[in-house]
Amino acid sequence: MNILMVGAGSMSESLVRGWIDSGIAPESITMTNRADRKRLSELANEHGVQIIEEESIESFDIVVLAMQPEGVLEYVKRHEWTNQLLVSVAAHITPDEIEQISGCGAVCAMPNTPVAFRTGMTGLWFGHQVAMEQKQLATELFLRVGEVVETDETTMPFLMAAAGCSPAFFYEIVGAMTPVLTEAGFEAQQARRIIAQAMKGSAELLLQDARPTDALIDDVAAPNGPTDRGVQVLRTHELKKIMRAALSESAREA
Ligand SMILES: NC(=O)C1=CN([C@@H]2O[C@H](COP(=O)(O)OP(=O)(O)OC[C@H]3O[C@@H](n4cnc5c(N)ncnc54)[C@H](O)[C@@H]3O)[C@@H](O)[C@H]2O)C=CC1
Ligand SMILES: O=C(O)[C@@H]1CCC=N1
Repeated sequence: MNILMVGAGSMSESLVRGWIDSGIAPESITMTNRADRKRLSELANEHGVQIIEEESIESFDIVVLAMQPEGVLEYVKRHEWTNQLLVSVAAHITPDEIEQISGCGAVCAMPNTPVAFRTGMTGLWFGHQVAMEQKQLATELFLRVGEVVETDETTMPFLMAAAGCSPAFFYEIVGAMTPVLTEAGFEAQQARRIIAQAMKGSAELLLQDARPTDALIDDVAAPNGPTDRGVQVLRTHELKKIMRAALSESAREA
């Protein structure tokens, strides 16, 4: 299976890192990038992947379109497609648009950067021309680097907001919490570790324990205790409203 990654930005590198860690041979992955050849060479040195300047599409089984969304359809138009599986990771592109131009099966995937550590969450939206074995192939590819959920036109934007974009929301929260710890005397890296480990543990609990989040909060918060008082601050500042607005804004096609 030969994979071409078009675009060598952060999403592309995260996928490559995760796929290689999952056992995919680096030699079967080729990367190309429109700008920044130096970055491409660094990726070849770091991961052992192939790099090229001008690609011949017919040598690849899977072509991952990992450039910014505005370049995707133009790239598909510029090339001759035979029987490749096209996988776009771009926001707000539909499989039908790609299939109409290429005549090949297309999958719109929405991964997130944690795929680099095989803890990703990827939404897959299959086009009408995707054959059963291609569905299986795409699903297996993304299962190598985390969990997969099937999406469609309606759910994809919200999957994107909640899984593709949300790592940035979590980093924003960590960024807001860290100074409180450093002001108390922790080193910045130690503060970050404390918060990240608490987040990781809470995520594990959420995955293992199906009770509603209010019940999980009750496990932590004694009435009028420190947690309860902290949660009240979040509620007074209407965190739920803020999170709803952030997710809706990310899901919206600008
Ligand atoms: N960064 C993230 O967490 C996620 C990104 N995505 C999607 O992944 C895509 C890439 O995002 P990033 O990696 O963050 O962007 P990026 O800006 O870091 O990387 C995009 C790369 O594609 C290259 N490029 C653009 N047009 C090209 C072309 N025609 N041929 C070859 N290379 C080309 C650019 O030079 C750049 O290096 C976007 O469409 C985005 O919507 C999806 C999920 C999560
Ligand atoms: O914000 C972006 O452009 C991409 C789409 C999903 C996550 N990052």
